[in-house]
Amino acid sequence: MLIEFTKMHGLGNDFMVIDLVTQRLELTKELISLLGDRHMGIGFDQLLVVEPPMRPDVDFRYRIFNSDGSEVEQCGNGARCFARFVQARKLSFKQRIRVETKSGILTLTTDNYGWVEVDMGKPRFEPDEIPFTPKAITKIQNAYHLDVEGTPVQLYVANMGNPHAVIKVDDILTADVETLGKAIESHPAFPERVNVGFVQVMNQRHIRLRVYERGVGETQACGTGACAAVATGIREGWLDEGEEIRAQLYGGSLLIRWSPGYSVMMTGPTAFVYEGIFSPDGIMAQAGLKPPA
Ligand SMILES: N[C@@H](CCC[C@H](N)C(=O)O)C(=O)O
Repeated sequence: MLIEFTKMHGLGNDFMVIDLVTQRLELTKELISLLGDRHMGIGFDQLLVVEPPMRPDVDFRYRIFNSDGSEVEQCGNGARCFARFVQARKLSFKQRIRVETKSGILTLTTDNYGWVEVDMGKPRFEPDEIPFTPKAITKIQNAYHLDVEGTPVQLYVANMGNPHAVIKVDDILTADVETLGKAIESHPAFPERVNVGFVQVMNQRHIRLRVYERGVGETQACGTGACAAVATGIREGWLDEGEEIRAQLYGGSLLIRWSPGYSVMMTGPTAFVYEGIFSPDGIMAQAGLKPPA
């Protein structure tokens, strides 16, 4: 049995996308982490799976797996690619697509130039909504002080469907993303682990951001991470509410808008890389260079 897949990316956050509306495949954690292996498999940050909806008021079910095989609630860059993929594969002819995820419904709106706007829903900031359960909560306004392997770290928390910690830094180029990101990602205060964003505020409408993603490591870009950083920045008064904020990541920029009480709106590009087939028994993948038009 051969399974067709498409390789895509959103600002370098790369995805393997599989249509399980017209194909059948049993997904196991082992298979996903093998497919996600950049040396032994196909390689991706996330696997995105398109499934038929489980409720009548949406178009698809959108499932997301990190490259370590863990299933997660949300992926912003993936949501944009998902919309382009279902159109390219002619699974939908709509410009506005509603999808159900583990953490709720997303509305995806495509334009004719490969950009997609996603209504990411409302951010949540309460510790039990993250979830964030530090042994002792030391909090000054909205900032928490966490002991990370003996080092005190000041961070903010936000849930964008998935959990995020946000750390404000002077310069993202010198931020210790690898060591600190890894230690916070699996810190006991985050029982479901966490994505860790390092944000540098350039001005009231521009941030630079690096994200150490849960279940992956540092990626070129993280859509939910950018939304969490912008929502935190607006809540803290670093950024302008209701205005277009440019979130600049290694892979490029996203445009994000938020006013407290409303959904976070994220707009950004998508790209097809190639299409391929693989055999789930032995991963013997074959890739063609012709992505859909
Ligand atoms: N790259 C994503 C986020 C993917 C999920 C994340 N690693 C998690 O475990 O929550 C994005 O663009 O939002």
